[in-house]
Amino acid sequence: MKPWRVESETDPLTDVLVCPPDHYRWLPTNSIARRTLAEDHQAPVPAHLAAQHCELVQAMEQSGVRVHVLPPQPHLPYMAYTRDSVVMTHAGPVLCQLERPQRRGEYAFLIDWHDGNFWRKSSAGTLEGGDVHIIRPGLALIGQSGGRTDAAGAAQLAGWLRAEGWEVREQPFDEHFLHLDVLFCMAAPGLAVACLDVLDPAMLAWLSCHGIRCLDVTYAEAMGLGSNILALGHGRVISARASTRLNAALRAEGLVVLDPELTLFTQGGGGPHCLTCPLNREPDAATAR
Ligand SMILES: NC(=O)NCCC[C@H](N)C(=O)O
Repeated sequence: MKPWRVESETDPLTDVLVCPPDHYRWLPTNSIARRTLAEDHQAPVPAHLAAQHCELVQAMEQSGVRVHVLPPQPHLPYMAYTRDSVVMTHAGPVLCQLERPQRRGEYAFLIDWHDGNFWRKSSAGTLEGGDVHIIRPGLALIGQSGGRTDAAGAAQLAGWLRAEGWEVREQPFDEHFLHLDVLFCMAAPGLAVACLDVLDPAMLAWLSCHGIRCLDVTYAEAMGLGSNILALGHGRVISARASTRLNAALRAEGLVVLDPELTLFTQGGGGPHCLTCPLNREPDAATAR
């Protein structure tokens, strides 16, 4: 089998890993889920969770993406957010070191799924995939809030990438926002969505220096996981249905937006970006990066 590789988050997605939400439930592990629990929403019903997850899977399959399935485990309700346990890089998968006790056990099932084949394994501090952006070949951004990914975990991954000749920015941000992909995601080559009000102006200037333009999302939209989109490549993106204003803005940029209903997952703190771990993206010679 071809080794898994991702060297740009906007290259056409060919293979992705998801985990069905059979055992999903809201746990008070982040500010978004805590707010949901405090608002006394009715606990998500398994059939509704499955239906929403199926919309996401179908959006990817109808875009020609092969969807691989990680078997869900009863004691790991948040394993559905496959983004966080493994980060895919240009040199292969990196096994993360999850911070929350409720999620730490996920590593065991990812080791099995990848048959132990990792480029690197995080062993300093903590590292979660939702904080890592492989922006394009040679350029990466790693968030470190001290909450999920800490300075040691970010520095270790940054060091491995720099040793390969990559430029890497380690970006501090407030742990209230959970992961950097709650505030920022790539949509297409040179185009991102970002919560401009909250993000460090120095990070925004760095993005601009690298030719990356940002579509703004508000604080309220970001906390509803509005920025948490998945680029499919070839001008297509998956963004949650509730993000109507952003989805119109993405369409105005000429992108095709597939918009599954994902409210039960966004209320737990994760959207299309968090629910997917890209395994392979095929560089497209015709696409500018
Ligand atoms: N990349 C992400 O932002 N993942 C979302 C993880 C949400 C999950 N409820 C957690 O607290 O870990």
